[in-house]
Amino acid sequence: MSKIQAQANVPTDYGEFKMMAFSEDDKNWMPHMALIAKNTDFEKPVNVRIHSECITGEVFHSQKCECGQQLDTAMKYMQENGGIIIYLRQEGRNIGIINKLKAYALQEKGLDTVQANLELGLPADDRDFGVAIEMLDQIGVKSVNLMTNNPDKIQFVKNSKIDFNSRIPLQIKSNDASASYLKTKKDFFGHLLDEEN
Ligand SMILES: Nc1nc2c(ncn2[C@@H]2O[C@H](COP(=O)(O)OP(=O)(O)OP(=O)(O)O)[C@@H](O)[C@H]2O)c(=O)[nH]1
Ligand SMILES: [Zn+2]
Repeated sequence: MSKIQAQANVPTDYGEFKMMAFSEDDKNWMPHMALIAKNTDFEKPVNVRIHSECITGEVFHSQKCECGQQLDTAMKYMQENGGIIIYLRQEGRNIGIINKLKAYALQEKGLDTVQANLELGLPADDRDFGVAIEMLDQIGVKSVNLMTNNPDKIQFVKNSKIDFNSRIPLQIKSNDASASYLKTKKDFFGHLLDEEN
């Protein structure tokens, strides 16, 4: 069971968040994180972004995906409207950075993001969002407005003890490098993305 191991208020470019580290014990160097904006109202459905780690996109500004821009947009939104970011250490849809780079190498040869994972003998998506539900429950969230385009995430919340109130879209414009990745998300995973992307 993941529990709050430590918390502190941290000022960011977007405003201050209470940052919490969740883990089974305090020895874990990569705990899941919760970022809570100060103006979050727990009496109403809470705006929540459940975000999976992407070091290439968020730290190194890779153009192959829109994860970095999604995280920045979510942080700004939560500061403006109140809300929480649940940051999960699920790099590469939970196959890890080594496998993700192997998958990228296969993508250079023409495979799409799903084919590349399958070629490596890995599932297209190996994530389980149960820990996000545990974290929200411990923070005291009862009902959410979920910021996502991913129907699986919505279904996961709907099947959990947390009430799903509404979806907040999180669409970033594609570029030349990310267009095929976004097309696969839409065609294979059924992501709720507008036509022009
Ligand atoms: N295996 C693999 N993972 C990727 C690839 N590109 C991005 N990711 C990972 O995908 C995760 C983000 O998930 P996405 O499927 O892009 O989006 P989502 O979280 O399901 O949906 P949204 O809530 O709408 O953003 C991050 O962990 C990224 O590291 C790729 O080509 N292969
Ligand atoms: Zn990414």
